[in-house]
Amino acid sequence: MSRSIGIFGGGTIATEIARAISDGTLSAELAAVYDRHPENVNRIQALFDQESAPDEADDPSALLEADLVLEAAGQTAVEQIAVDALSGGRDCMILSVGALADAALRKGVFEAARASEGRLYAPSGAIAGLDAVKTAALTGDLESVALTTTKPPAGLEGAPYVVDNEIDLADIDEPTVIFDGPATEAAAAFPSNINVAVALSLAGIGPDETAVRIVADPEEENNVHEITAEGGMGRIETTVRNVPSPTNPKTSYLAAISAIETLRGLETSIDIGT
Ligand SMILES: NC(=O)C1=CN([C@@H]2O[C@H](COP(=O)(O)OP(=O)(O)OC[C@H]3O[C@@H](n4cnc5c(N)ncnc54)[C@H](O)[C@@H]3O)[C@@H](O)[C@H]2O)C=CC1
Ligand SMILES: O=C([O-])CC(=O)C(=O)O
Repeated sequence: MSRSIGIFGGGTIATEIARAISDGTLSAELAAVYDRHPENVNRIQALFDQESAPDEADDPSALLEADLVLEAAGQTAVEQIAVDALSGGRDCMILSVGALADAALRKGVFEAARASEGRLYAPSGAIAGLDAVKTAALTGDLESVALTTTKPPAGLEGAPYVVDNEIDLADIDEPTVIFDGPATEAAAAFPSNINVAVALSLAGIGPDETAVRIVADPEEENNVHEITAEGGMGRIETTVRNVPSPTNPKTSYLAAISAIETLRGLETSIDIGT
């Protein structure tokens, strides 16, 4: 029997995952979707015929009946659902990985995963190189990990850091570093932009030790993530020039298909890559 999935969030990433289920790319049953805007759930339901359409969950707790609870909503949704899902023996996949920059929440979620049969999944999302960074970290001599993310200014609008510091993105006429600090601070300052930094940090040397720079570039059309990591194994450099999703320019299309590929990996009998 195929795995049942309950999704918290009915936006850009959830829609791509639902489409992959409805067209057979992903062998799974989409059991339920929860979103504070019912029209987003209805849009996802319309991708299916009546028999296989997911239920609209009235409450996040209704998702806990599925085999795997997938968060694709925002950092507060991770707080709302991850520990309950894992404690109940469900698998849990989170996209808003930035939530785990909070040490207390991270401890709670990791302990819930370790104490239960449920497994926690955080896909690579919009970056490349987590496999190599994770492998290098195993030797204990990974010395530095840094991420530079360059986005068009429109993709950074509304971030708490931009609002609090009254950064006028429309005024930026050349590539400008608007944030430089550890992944821990980046996750709170740009909760919808830099989840990748926390995923990178958890694979590598930790959120306080991972350096993040965010660049606003009016000439850039893509969401560009450049990773450098150095240690005893040598130097890792990766760059991904991501196409932004048409329905949410903050989110790269690769992030959605990374989640789909991670889900496909749970079913596969041939596993290529670390
Ligand atoms: N790990 C990664 O590489 C990446 C992670 N992300 C993160 O994944 C998450 C989902 O991204 P998208 O699908 O592009 O976002 P989106 O904005 O297109 O969709 C989010 C949906 O969740 C709903 N929602 C948000 N908070 C909610 C709450 N507390 N209760 C009920 N409904 C809620 C919204 O109404 C919306 O329909 C975001 O947190 C985003 O920052 C995005 C890109 C890359
Ligand atoms: O999709 C991206 O390019 C990265 C992103 O928004 C995030 O990590 O939150």
